[in-house]
Amino acid sequence: MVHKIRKATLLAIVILTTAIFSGLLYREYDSLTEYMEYIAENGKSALFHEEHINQRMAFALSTAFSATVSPVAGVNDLASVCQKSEQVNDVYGLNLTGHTFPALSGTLQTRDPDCTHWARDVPELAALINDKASPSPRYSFSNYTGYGFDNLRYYIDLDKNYVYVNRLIDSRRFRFQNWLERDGDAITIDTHAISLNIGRHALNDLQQGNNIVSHIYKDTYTHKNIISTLNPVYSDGKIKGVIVTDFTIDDLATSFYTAEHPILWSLLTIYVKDKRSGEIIQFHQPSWSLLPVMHYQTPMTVYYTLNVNLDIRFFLLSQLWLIALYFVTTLLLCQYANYQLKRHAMLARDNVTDPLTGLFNRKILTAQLDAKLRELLMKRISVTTIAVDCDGLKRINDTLGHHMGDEAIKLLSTAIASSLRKSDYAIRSGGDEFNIILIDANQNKASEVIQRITDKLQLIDTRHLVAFSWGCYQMQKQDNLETAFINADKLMYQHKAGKYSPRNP
Ligand SMILES: Nc1nc2c(ncn2[C@@H]2O[C@H](COP(=O)(O)OP(=O)(O)OP(=O)(O)O)[C@@H](O)[C@H]2O)c(=O)[nH]1
Repeated sequence: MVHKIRKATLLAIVILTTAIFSGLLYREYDSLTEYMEYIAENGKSALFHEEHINQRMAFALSTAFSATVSPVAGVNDLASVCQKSEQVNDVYGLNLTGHTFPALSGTLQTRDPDCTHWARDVPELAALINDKASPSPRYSFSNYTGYGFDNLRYYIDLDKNYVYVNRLIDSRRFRFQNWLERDGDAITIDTHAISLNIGRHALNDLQQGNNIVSHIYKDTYTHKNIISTLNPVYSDGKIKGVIVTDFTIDDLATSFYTAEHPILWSLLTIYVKDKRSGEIIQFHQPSWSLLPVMHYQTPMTVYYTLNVNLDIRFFLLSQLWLIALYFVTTLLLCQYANYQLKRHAMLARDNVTDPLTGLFNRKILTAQLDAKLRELLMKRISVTTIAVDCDGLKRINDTLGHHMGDEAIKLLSTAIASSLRKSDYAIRSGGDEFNIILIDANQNKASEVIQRITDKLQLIDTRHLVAFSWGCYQMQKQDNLETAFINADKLMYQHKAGKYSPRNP
C-alpha cells in the first residue's frame, strides 16, 4: 500500500514537472520560431530596399530625361562627349577600356557609331547613375553595419540602343552591346542574363510603371547567382529605357546575418526554393546538420520562396539550462516526497509499535483490520488467533527485579516475532499478554507456530526464565476480532489453569 502511494506520488510529480517544463520549452521554441521569421523578414527587406533604390533611380532618370538637368562639367556639349567616344571592335561608347572620360564613372557601350545619337543622354547618366552621386549609393544593414552591397547597376536605353553600366568594364573582354534585341514588343536580354527575358506581359508591366524582380540566375559577367530588379524609365510620357540592378545572392545572405547570435548563425540554414521546379539555391548552411527545426517559409518573389530553418542543436544548447533545471527540480521534488512519505510511514509505524518489544500495540486493532480479516474469511481463507500470556511474571519481577521481568517479556516477544510470517500480526496487548493473528492458517498451523515459539525460547532463554500459556481459536464467519480474542483468551486461561492444577503444578 505504502509502496503504491509512493509510486503514485512520484509519478504525479514527474507528470507535473514534465507538463510545466514542456510548456516552458514550447514557449522558448515558439519565440525562436518567431526569431526565424524576423531573420527572414530582415533579409527580405534588403531585397525590397534594393528594389526601392532602383525605383527611385528610375524615377530620377525619368524626371531628368523629361527636363533639363543641372550642368555637369565636361558633358554638356555634344562635341566634347563625342571627342572622347571610343571604339573597340564593333563596340562604340565611353570608358571602353579605361577611365578616359572622367565625367562618367562607368562604361557606356553601344553598336551605334553615331555619337550624336546617344551623347545627349550622357549628362543625365553622369548625374544619376554614378555610385557617388546616386540617391542611395550604398546600403548598410542594421544587422551587419560594416557591409554595403556592391551592386552592378545598368541602364538600357531602348530608344537609342546603348547600355550604361555603373562600373568600368573592359570592353575587349566583355561586350554588352548584344543585350538588346527588339523582337516585336519583347526585349530579350540574352547575353548578359541568360534566363532573363522580358516578355510581352513583363513589358506591359514595365510600361505600366511596375517593377520586375527576376528569377535567380547565374550571371555570365560575375559568374554568381544573382537577382535582377528592373524599373521602367520614361521620357515625355513614353518608355525610354529600363534600369536594372543586379545583386548577388551571396550579398543578400549577409543581410540575414545575426550579429547578436553568432552561434545561431552558424547553425542556420537559409535557402530559396523555386516554386515551380522545386530547385533549391542554398546560400547559408551549417557545416553539418543534426535535425533542421523551426522551419519558416515566406514568398520572396513571385518565383521563389525563402526558407529559414535552425538546427535542433541550437535549441538544445540554448535550452540546456531549462533542461537541467527540469531534471534537478524533478529529482529534488521526488527526493523530498520520498523523504516525507518515509517519515510519515515511520510515524504511522511508531504509533502502532510497542516500544519495549517492537511488536504491534493495541492501536493496530482497527476497524480496517477487522474488515480485512472478515474479507479473508469470506474468501474462505483461514484466520486463527492465539492468545499468549507469560507465566509467573510477577514472581520474576519480585524475585529477580523488574529489569528481568522486562527481559522475560522481550525474550518471549523475540520468540514470537521470529516464528511468524510477514503477513501475520504479533501484538503485545498489554503487560505480559500477547495476541497473534495468523493469516491463511488453521488450528494445526497455529500449533506448529506455538511449537516454533517454544523451540525458539529454548534457544534464546538460556536461564529458563520464561514459560508461557496459550490458547488458539480459528475464526468463524460470524466472528470479529474482539470475539476471536475472547475465545482465544478463554482457551489460554484454561491452559494456564491446567498448569496450576494439582496434576500439573
Ligand atoms: N517487568 C515488567 N513487568 C510487567 C510489565 N507489564 C506488566 N508487568 C507485571 O506483570 C505482572 C503480571 O501479573 P499477573 O497478571 O498476575 O500474571 P503473572 O504474575 O504472570 O501470573 P500468571 O499470569 O497467573 O502466570 C504484574 O506484576 C505486572 O506489574 C512490564 O512491562 N515489565
